[in-house]
Amino acid sequence: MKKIEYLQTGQTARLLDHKTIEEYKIPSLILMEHAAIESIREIKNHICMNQKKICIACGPGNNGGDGLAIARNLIKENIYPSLLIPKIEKMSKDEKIQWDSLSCFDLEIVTDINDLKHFDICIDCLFGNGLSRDITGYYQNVIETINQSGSYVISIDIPSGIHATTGKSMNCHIVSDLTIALDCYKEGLFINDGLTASKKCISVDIGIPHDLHSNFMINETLVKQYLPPRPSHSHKGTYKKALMIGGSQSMHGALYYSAKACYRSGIGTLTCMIPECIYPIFASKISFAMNKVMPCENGYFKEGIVPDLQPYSLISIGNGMSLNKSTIQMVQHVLHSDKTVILDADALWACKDHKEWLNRKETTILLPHIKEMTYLCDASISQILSNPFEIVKDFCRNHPNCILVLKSSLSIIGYKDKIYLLNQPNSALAKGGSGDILCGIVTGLCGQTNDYEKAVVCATYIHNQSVPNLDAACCLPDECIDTIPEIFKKLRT
Ligand SMILES: NC(=O)C1=CN([C@@H]2O[C@H](COP(=O)(O)OP(=O)(O)OC[C@H]3O[C@@H](n4cnc5c(N)ncnc54)[C@H](OP(=O)(O)O)[C@@H]3O)[C@@H](O)[C@H]2O)[C@@H](O)CC1
Ligand SMILES: Nc1ncnc2c1ncn2[C@@H]1O[C@H](COP(=O)(O)OP(=O)(O)O)[C@@H](O)[C@H]1O
Ligand SMILES: [K+]
Repeated sequence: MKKIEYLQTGQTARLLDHKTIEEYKIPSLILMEHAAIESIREIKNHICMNQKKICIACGPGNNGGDGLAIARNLIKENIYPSLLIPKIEKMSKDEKIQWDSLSCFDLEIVTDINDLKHFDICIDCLFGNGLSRDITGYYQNVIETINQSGSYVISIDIPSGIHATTGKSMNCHIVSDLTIALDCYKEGLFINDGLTASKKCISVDIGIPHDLHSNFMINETLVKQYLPPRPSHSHKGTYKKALMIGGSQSMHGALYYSAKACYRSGIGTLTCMIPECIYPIFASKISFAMNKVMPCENGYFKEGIVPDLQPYSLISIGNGMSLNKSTIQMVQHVLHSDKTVILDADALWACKDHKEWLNRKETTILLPHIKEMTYLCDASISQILSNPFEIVKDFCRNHPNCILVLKSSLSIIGYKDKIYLLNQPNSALAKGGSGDILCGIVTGLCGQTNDYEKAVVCATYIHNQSVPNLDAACCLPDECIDTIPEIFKKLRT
């Protein structure tokens, strides 16, 4: 089973390294040794090293030190890599120690950069988290030669040249087949140039105490820990009464998907508040939910409606509502209540000029895609795409009772000062209706726990996994919803 995996910026990863060394008194050479041993274990899981010509390209810092520690540990297995090394006087303190520990072994040193073209495997230990400026000259030449070599390239910690926090290429960068992130994934691996710099990323444990981490990658292991239990001795009241507000003449499907996914995900009772004009079609498709039919005008909720929210403990609003004045009024009414609120789709647009409505005591869960995120912050789509982690953190700092899910092929969840990342791109979900399903699963899970942070994490994962075994182009939203039970079952075993 996969382990719990962590996420940090370059800066916070550095802080954790320092804390481990200074406060926990774990020497950096021990961390480096773990890094080397665990990296070798993972390399072996991906490629056979026997009989292969291997080069370890080392830079002038501790990333280079990792490379030399890998070399020493490979020798134990009768594998003798060649080394590209910096000038000895340029080596960091720990790298120099690693270099000295190789002094009794006769490894080939690569002196002509052109020779880098002749290896089967290249282990990239040029730069890690300490990359501080654009790479030019000698190291640019090294990077370009490795990229053109056709070798299987493994980057230790991060592809050299990618900035660990911003993901931006510092003039040039290694393109690798596999990246082995040490201790935690760095945010830069998932944004800007970092997103395409490596075909595959994994992380290894190097001995940093786990309790120093509070930002997580969302994977099955984490979700198994977070999934709320469903005790046998329970009744529908145990799992809350939800109200879903949405629908309009031209978009009745959105609320249907949301309601069906909600019921599939364990809500106690569900009421759907819909405009009268869609009642016949809505009621013919859904029999498990109660309907609260409201007056409509021009295919939308009539303006000025003030529904009674008192009976419900959870309210989701927005799916298929359309962009109009009655949506804004309804969202205002809901956000002024003392209920837990889930805002999706058109309800996010309704907050565009009223962000103060989000300063509530109760929890508000927001599910924007990138365009909808522009309604919630002062950034353009391209600014959000190039800096999504900071945008989410900033929003959550300013809205401490909000849980934000920034949805895309990668989804980022923020709550207070915590971040989660779901990195499981799946184009089966790149279709209208997918977001409505997420809203339903979030509402269903919030019915089963008061720990909404955990509920949202579980829902985001379950949604991502709920795709039928069909070509990604061909999945219908209904078919996705019908796989939700299998995912729950897998998570409970
Ligand atoms: N003890 C720990 O914390 C552990 C750390 N670990 C490992 O260490 C890595 C971080 O190590 P690090 O901090 O030494 O930085 P690293 O990335 O090797 O490079 C810094 C060197 O590069 C130089 N340099 C920078 N930019 C440059 C450029 N554009 N062109 C040319 N030179 C440039 C820079 O020079 P300076 O800026 O000082 O002039 C400095 O000499 C981390 O990613 C992980 O792999 C693990 O072993 C676990 C324990
Ligand atoms: N390529 C993809 N990989 C993973 N998840 C995706 C992908 N494309 C879309 N999704 C997910 O599907 C959902 C789409 O939501 P949204 O754009 O609001 O859809 P809609 O409003 O049409 O229902 C989000 O949860 C998003 O994360
Ligand atoms: K590297």
